[in-house]
Amino acid sequence: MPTKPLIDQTEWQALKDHRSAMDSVHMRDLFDQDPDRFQRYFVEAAGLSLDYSKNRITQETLGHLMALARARHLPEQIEALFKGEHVNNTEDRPALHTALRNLGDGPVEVDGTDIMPEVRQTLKRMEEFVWRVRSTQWRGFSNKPFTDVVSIGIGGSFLGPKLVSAALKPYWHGQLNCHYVANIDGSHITEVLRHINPETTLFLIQSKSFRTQETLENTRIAREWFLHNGGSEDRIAKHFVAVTANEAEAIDFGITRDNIFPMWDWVGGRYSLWSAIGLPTALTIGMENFRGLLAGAHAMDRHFREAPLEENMPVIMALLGIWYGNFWDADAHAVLPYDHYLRGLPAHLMQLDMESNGKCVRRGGEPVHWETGPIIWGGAGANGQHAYHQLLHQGTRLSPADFIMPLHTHNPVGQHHAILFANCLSQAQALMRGKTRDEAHQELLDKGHSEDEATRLAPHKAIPGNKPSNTLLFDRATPHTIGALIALYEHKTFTQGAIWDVDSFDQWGVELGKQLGQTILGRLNADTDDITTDSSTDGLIKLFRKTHDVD
Ligand SMILES: O=P(O)(O)OC[C@H]1O[C@](O)(CO)[C@@H](O)[C@@H]1O
Repeated sequence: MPTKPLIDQTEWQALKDHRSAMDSVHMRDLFDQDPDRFQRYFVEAAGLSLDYSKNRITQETLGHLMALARARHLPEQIEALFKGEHVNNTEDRPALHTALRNLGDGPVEVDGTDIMPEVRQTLKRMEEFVWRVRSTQWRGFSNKPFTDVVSIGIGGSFLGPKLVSAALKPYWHGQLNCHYVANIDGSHITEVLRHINPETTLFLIQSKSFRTQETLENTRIAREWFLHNGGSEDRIAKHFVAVTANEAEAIDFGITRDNIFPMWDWVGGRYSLWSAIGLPTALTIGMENFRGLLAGAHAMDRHFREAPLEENMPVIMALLGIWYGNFWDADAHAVLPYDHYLRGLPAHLMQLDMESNGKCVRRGGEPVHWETGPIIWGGAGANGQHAYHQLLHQGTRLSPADFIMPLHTHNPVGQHHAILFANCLSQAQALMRGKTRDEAHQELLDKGHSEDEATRLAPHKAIPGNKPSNTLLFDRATPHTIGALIALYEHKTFTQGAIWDVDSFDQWGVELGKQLGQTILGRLNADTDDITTDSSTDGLIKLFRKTHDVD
């Protein structure tokens, strides 16, 4: 495993030198010189196709990047991940989300114990539960079938299931609506409760730790609402189910033991949609489709573990990210799904990538002296074209982008899909080619502008181009392809963390805010100034207290 600081690797220096040589190379010329560029930089895996030809790369670039990956022992690190080694070293545990979708018969061991029997048994329990709810065997207290599922959870206990549920909307069971409540903003839960009926609503409390303030407070409100609207303590068991690794606290909270699905400490929150945390998804799309999702992810797992680095989709995407982030000063990476149902993908990847690799110390505790995870951002195309794509085309900051699109839509309406596809391709093409000042000048003259006008406007209309992007395609958004797509990004994130030598599976940075929040909450509610913080926080606390008559 890497011990040397990354920047001391000779492969790093070689990449720096190569970067300087690439400074004057424009992708436009690379395409003009090589008619086979598309085939040369194209890879398929698990039902996904990646065109990465629109990147500032040559065969030499890839050679250097692959050499860096090998120097960082990437193949060995991939094996360590799948074998259940303690890759999450600050929490001293494995990160075995891959076991949750391991559809093979083989064992997966955590410290000598095969975890697969428990994984399979939980899947079976989920199967039975989903079947009972969907077939209306399990009903609400007044014997009416459920119409609504409310999932209460935040972070990984929210974003992943929400993304998958939305991505697979065409597979939803007609009678069951799914709502997600995450935020500790009373408006969120109020809005959801306003539209549902307690007699026909099933609450899923999703929290690995069962200690997350937002989730517990929202659950309290849901419980009170249920009790005040026809429910009673002995009816709670019919309406409240939990998924957690902390059974004891869930029971203390009032959830019946039989209604608790397990989680394990070897599953990270942002990698948990494949576990029982996926129950809201499974309830809406059915267990067969949920298994399809797992199968897609498993296919990507096998590819990641088995394919040579040069043909390995997550590895290629990860190395391209390193190329731009560490050698071209790109601070950001855009995720642009051209699919309405996938509009939640950027939000999920923000957590996945930024919570995993937003780190400034190495696994051994030394500071990193190189950039780590980028800012992930994005949104659905083509909407973004009329909003933030301007910055991608002409801004001074570099943000490589992933264009993601199915070849077929679930909703063939008029010419929509072809138009959407054309938009997707044209954006990537425009980013790559750009428009020279001469071209812009000529275009203006052709449109009848005077020479003076053309000279004045051409600099504004010129577009530099040479802006990198990947295009990821798949036939249709099915459980299988969505599973593969999410697993692809998980492995991309892992690969980058492995090369940067950071622990991609902890998240200590989020703890300080939580700790301080408790102190501040105490001061907001009570006229006590015994703990002072800083003049800004103190001043803001006083403002709140004044407007709430606390003083
Ligand atoms: O599932 P839990 O334990 O409620 O945690 C929710 C989220 O909170 C975090 O710990 C960050 O605060 C995430 O990593 C996690 O996904």
